[in-house]
Amino acid sequence: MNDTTYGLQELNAEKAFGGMGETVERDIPQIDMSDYFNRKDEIGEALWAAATEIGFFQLYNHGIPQELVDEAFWMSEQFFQLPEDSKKQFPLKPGSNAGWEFMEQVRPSTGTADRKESYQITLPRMTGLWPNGVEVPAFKATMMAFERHNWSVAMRVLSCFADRLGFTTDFFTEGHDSDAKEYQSTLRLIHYLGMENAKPEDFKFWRAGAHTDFDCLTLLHQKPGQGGLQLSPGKDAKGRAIAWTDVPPLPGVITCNIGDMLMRWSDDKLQSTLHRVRMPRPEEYLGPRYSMAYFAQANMDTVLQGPEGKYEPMTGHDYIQMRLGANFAKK
Ligand SMILES: O=C(O)CCC(=O)C(=O)O
Ligand SMILES: [Fe+2]
Repeated sequence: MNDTTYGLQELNAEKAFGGMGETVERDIPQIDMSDYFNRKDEIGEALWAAATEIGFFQLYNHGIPQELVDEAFWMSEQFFQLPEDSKKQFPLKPGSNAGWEFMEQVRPSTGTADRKESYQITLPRMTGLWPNGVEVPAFKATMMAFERHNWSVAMRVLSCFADRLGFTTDFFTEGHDSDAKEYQSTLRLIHYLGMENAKPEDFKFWRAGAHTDFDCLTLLHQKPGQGGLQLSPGKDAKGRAIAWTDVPPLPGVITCNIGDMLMRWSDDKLQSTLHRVRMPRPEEYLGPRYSMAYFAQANMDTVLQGPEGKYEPMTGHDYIQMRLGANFAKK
């Protein structure tokens, strides 16, 4: 299968998932990451089962201090509360995954803009894009520390997958080398707009339309009380999502999912899973929702090639550009 065909199939499939659908309860595996080096086999087994079956799991005892997560959330809120004129100084540059955007991401599944704004940090591309210490004190230092912690957790998870795929233990760490200028993993701070004063028709839209992620692995930090994330692990014969399951925003856990890049890189052994963020119902909390997602994306010059060679080799750069082009197409 050539690369163009692969991309189109994925994108066409994404367009089929716009409707509300049914809801069903499913268990999301919870995995204890403590004592990682001594327990790596056991952890790897649990991760592999979760990643090949449902494609979603929640990590606890993951080693990121709760204080740092709380500080990053607090600073994210301070950033989004800046006046629009301040945030405009840091515009998202097309194709870069760096900078601030307001309702620019249009999901192929819905054809409408997600009701959100985001600020994305891709470290080698941040020149001129950091708010200074007057706008949000200590923002850069906190986000850089938080980014590194997320990278490190992601590499531990990916190393377990490398062991089982027959790669060397550090295979994915080398492919996501965070010191290289080709590094393109992204920390995305997200603010979904509060719905307290919204018009009834605004509730027809999605906070985030149904999608699979483009990356290898997503580490999502949610705030208790700010739910709405749902996943759907399968598709019916017509390509529609089978049923949706709420992913609870538990305190202290990192919610992880496999993205399409790793699905391809693993010759489809690891499962990328469709998910979305729905609007609150009238009786639920209607205030703003904040989340932070770290997307581990292979460096631009890393060649994605599965152990069995199911797909043509493709660089990390080409893969991400193909997917960004379909989501931010208006620029
Ligand atoms: O905010 C969330 O809970 C999920 C965000 C998400 O799926 C994404 O940005 O890819
Ligand atoms: Fe996502």
